[in-house]
Amino acid sequence: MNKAAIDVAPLVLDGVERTFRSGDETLKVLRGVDLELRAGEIVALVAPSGTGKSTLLHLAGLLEAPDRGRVVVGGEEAGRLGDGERTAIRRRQIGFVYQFHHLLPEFTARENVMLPQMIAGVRRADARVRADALLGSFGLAHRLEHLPGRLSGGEKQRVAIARALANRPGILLADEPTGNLDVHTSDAVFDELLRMVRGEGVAALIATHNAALAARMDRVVTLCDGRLVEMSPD
Ligand SMILES: Nc1ncnc2c1ncn2[C@@H]1O[C@H](COP(=O)(O)OP(=O)(O)OP(=O)(O)O)[C@@H](O)[C@H]1O
Repeated sequence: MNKAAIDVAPLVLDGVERTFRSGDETLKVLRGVDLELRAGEIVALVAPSGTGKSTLLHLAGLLEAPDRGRVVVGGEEAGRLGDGERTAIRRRQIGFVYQFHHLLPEFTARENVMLPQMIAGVRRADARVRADALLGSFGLAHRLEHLPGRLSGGEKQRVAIARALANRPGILLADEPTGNLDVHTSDAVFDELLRMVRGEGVAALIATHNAALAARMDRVVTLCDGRLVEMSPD
């Protein structure tokens, strides 16, 4: 992959391999994944269950290290960094959204969005302004003080997306972000996710089983025999 691309793209995976071993069995899940996620682009990852989508997102999010190959975030090659630097990059540059919201139940919606900012060193007052603005953009201005237990499924997932965007990451990684919602709510939350991601200029890699949702993203990739393959629009 050419050096200029690696320097400017928010996320580059270059020849990434990942094998799992349990007992005598080895399972080579990723066999040389190449991906360049360009600034502001939204890429759908659509592949059958068990082909390695979550594994790929974990590697891209610096939660795990590949056995081989390079993961480059914002021009920094993760494998060359110490644990502290890697954690700092993850906090500053990467937002995560999962199928389940994983909000902290004892904190309000606003506090859930403030927390990652404060961990990253943002002043409390500034974190609050950002949280209120983001939650307001998701139509949740009247839910700021609610605990997650008092929010609907769609509202909880909106808060989780707001939290992922709170630190203005360069990259959003999402694993079936609306997979736990009914069809109608899923469509509405997905609309808002795309609107917000485009508005904030974040590059996003979004795993989904939903072909209709995938078709609304800038491009679609799939995993085939452990490699990433571009799917042509039809
Ligand atoms: N920590 C692990 N140890 C052993 N095997 C693992 C581990 N993590 C994942 N696997 C295996 O690797 C393969 C890919 O798993 P992964 O969760 O990445 O798939 P996926 O495409 O995200 O699936 P789904 O769509 O069902 O969530 C699966 O066969 C899984 O059992």
